[in-house]
Formats: sequence, structure tokens, C-alpha cells
Amino acid sequence: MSNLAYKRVLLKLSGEALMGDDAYGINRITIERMITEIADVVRMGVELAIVIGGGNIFRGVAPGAAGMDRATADYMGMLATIMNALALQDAFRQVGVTARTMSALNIEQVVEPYIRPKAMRYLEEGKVVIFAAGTGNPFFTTDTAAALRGSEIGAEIVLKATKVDGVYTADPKKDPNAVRYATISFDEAISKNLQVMDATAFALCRDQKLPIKVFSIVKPGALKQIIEGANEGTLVHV
Ligand SMILES: Nc1ncnc2c1ncn2[C@@H]1O[C@H](COP(=O)(O)OP(=O)(O)OP(=O)(O)O)[C@@H](O)[C@H]1O
Ligand SMILES: O=c1ccn([C@@H]2O[C@H](COP(=O)(O)O)[C@@H](O)[C@H]2O)c(=O)[nH]1
Repeated sequence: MSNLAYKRVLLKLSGEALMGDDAYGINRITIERMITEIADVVRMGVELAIVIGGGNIFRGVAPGAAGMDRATADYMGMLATIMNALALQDAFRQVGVTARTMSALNIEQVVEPYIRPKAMRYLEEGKVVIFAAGTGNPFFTTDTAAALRGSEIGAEIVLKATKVDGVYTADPKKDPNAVRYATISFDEAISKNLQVMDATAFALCRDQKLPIKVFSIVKPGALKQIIEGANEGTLVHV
């Protein structure tokens, strides 16, 4: 086993990161590149669980969802994450890595339900566990699901993989003067209302003393560097 800074991690993958440069959906080349990088760290011996978002699919159907009641739209969003999870699971199969999808919503013909001890066993066996359908409850997000599942499985860190390379003073896609933090406390991120993750996720990780690292999944090799302890992205800490 190589030098690992973390033995068990919860990787939060943004749904939007799967789109590549497309307007919505899953870009084949992007998902293959991403899976290759993730498979590399699994082969290093990291026990890896993934929470996948749904923004790439749900935002694609969002105009049709306008005016819907919030809970119904949220269930659609959770279903979108199940589609992404199945795509990830199959992409892992294609590179020879065993992955199991576990869903917080029961659709037994399609995906197995989330059962914590079973998820722990899969991780101990070296299988990648993909948590689908967020928390299973409307009014939450997959960031909060990452904080929740990360706490449940005893992850040492939540790695939030996104399109930007860390936490900034403002959204770097909108403000060219935004400056990146090397580290930031949960309290500061919450009090400054930094939108890179929702406050519920920050608060849960703070209370569980579970650090978060925000990093770019678009930057080649960044995930492996973090696993090896390199100073990549922004560390959010207690
Ligand atoms: N202060 C900030 N620092 C960094 N990024 C920020 C900040 N404020 C807003 N953002 C935006 O937050 C985004 C990160 O959220 P992202 O879309 O990856 O997560 P998500 O909404 O959970 O994913 P999904 O696409 O699955 O809905 C970045 O792409 C960035 O544009
Ligand atoms: O626990 C959860 C997780 C997600 N949702 C809904 O799904 C979409 C997609 O998730 P993202 O975190 O934005 O990728 C989200 O907008 C919610 O509508 C949910 O209701 N509960």
C-alpha cells in the first residue's frame, strides 16, 4: 500500500462535473477520465465511498419543473442522482473496479437499499460504495448527504470534488476578484455564507469534527495528490 494521508474517504462528486462542457447530461469522455482517476486511488488501497449529485440532469429538466411543489421537484432531483450513480457504477465496471450503488429511496428492481452495516462491509472488501438519492428526504442536498454518510461510515475526510479549485471569498465564476482560501474554519464559511456548500452540510461536518476538502475534479491528478497528503484545494476545518 502506498503512502496514504487518508484510509477511508467520502468523495462528493458534483453532478455538474459529469457534464463536461455539455449543457446537461453525462459526457462520456468526462466520466471516463474521472473514473480513471478515482480508480487509481482505489487501487492505492483507499476505502472510497461516493455521494453523487444530480445537477447535470435535474437542471436539464428544471424548466419543466417550474411551478411544481418543492417536495415533488426534490424527489425528481433525488431520482436524477440514481441515474448518475448507475452510470458511475457501470463506468467503474468497465475499468475493472467493483462498485455497489446503495439508494436512500427504495427502487429495489434497480438499486439496492442503503443499509449501513452492508455499506461498511463493502468498503472493508475494497468495493467502491456509491450512495444515491441523497438523504432520501426533500429539502436537503447531496452535500448534506455527503456530510451524513461520511459521518456514518467513519470517513476521515469529505472530499468535495467540483469545477472550482477551492473555497473563494465569493463565487469565482461570478467574481473575477474572488480570492481562494488555503484553509477556512466551518464557522467562518457559515458566517460568510459561502455558497460552495450548503450551511447544513458545513454544520453537520463541524459538529462531527469531519474535515472537508474542496478541490477541482477537472484538474488532472488533484485527487491522487490529496490522497498522498499534498496541499491541494481548500481545507475546511473545525
Ligand atoms: N465562495 C465560493 N467558493 C467557491 N465556489 C463557490 C463559492 N460560491 C459559490 N460557488 C460555486 O459553487 C459551485 C460548487 O458547487 P457544485 O455545483 O459543484 O455543487 P453541487 O451544487 O452540490 O453539485 P450539483 O451540480 O450536483 O448540483 C462552484 O462551481 C462555484 O461556482
Ligand atoms: O437529500 C437530498 C438530496 C438531493 N435532493 C434533491 O436533488 C437535487 C439534486 O441534488 P444536488 O445536491 O443539487 O446535486 C437537489 O437540488 C434537491 O432537489 C433532495 O431533495 N434531498
